[in-house]
Amino acid sequence: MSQAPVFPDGFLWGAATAAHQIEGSPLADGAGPSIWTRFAHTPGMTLNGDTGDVACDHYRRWKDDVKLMRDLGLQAYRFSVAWARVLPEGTGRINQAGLDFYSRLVDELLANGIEPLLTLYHWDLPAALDDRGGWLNRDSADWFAEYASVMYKALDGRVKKWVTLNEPWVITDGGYLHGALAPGHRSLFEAPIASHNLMRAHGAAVRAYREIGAHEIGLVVNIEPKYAASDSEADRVATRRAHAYMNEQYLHPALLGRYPEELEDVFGAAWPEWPKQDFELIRQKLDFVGINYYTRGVTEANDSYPLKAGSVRQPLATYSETGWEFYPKGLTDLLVWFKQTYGDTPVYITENGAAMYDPPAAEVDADGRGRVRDPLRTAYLRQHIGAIHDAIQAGVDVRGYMLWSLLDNLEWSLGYSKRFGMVHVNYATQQRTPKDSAHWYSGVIRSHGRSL
Ligand SMILES: OC[C@H]1NNC[C@@H](O)[C@@H]1O
Ligand SMILES: [Ca+2]
Repeated sequence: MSQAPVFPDGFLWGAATAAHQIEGSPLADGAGPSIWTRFAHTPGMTLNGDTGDVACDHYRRWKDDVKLMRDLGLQAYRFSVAWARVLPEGTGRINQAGLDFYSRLVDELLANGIEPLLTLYHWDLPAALDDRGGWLNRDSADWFAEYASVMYKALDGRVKKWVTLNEPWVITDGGYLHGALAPGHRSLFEAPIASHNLMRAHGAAVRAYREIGAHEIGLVVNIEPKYAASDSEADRVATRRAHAYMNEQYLHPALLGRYPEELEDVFGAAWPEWPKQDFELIRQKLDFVGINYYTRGVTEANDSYPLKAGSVRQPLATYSETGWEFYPKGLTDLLVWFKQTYGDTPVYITENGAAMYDPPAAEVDADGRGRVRDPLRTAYLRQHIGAIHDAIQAGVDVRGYMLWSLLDNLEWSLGYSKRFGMVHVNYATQQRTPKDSAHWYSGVIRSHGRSL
């Protein structure tokens, strides 16, 4: 870009993690098991049988990790609460030790001038609730509102930015349709029911917040722009279907109070008729929407199940270790689409980053400092933050950027094989080593984006 980019005053620079991916000690101090504790301990469900039993040991190293965030100059930190630490059976009895862990973490963040952004649900449903049907049970909206209310009463005021759900699309596409993620179901009939109950739970939690809380609450979605692979009718229709399935399936009910028409084509006989009053619950005024952006999808018609659409590999593009095309312009296009479709709801980029061929371990450089050279990640981050600036110049109200992730961590079914962190974690020693990209990002924060 020609001259140094100027980001809006108050634009918030941070990083993101999630409880099950970094904490370890999943059953410590009275915590109950989650569906991920069970899923990862089920043979064959995760790469190398990796589990969250230790992860980054953040449950014990949290104070040093906050110091690391301060040293990096982070202004904000997005994390999630493990529901089953606070309510071991999912509802009813509160485990004070679990609540205290998050209360202490929030106080430490505030003491270090770091704003907490708290995600209530980042995929780790208490196993006890899965035994009662989990997200397939319409009561899940009440369970979630009860848990959310416990958290609001304990932390609101110290926490001023709340997120209900992280990525409902992944929860249902992974957990209920294809079975790659907990709870590992494979059902075309269950997926829309789980989706719908997740969105009812989102609405119930926002409604509860308006009774108890005094600050801001939003929803986080992972969305990716879909571009037709050709201008054939088949590819254009397939692209529309893929766009509705991933990008509109959750934002439409949350912000417009209805589903996109294409979902009936995707699910066919498995698409239920929804009670009208459900949409009054689901559609709640939001203070912001969090967008998690990684890549785009150049889309063609194919015979994939059930979408009959799929991504076409781009011959000259760069791909990350998770097979995602490096396409920063997609973020600008997506943000402009969001504003055009949903209006001026403020947006945070609540996740962006890449697993990008880091060296396996930190080397020690000339002055004995640990060093991890990750130029591809720095290139990815620089271009995506630049793409956000382009969207801001196009009039989109983007309020902040949470880099995924602070630490290398448990990439769900891919185990520890994919490193998204700006800080390297040696899992044998738990040694943290800021990568070159972390030092670069610190400079971006210090210059409020001008050094991009
Ligand atoms: O795949 C990278 C990230 N994507 N969004 C949800 C996070 O939990 C993932 O680690
Ligand atoms: Ca219809």
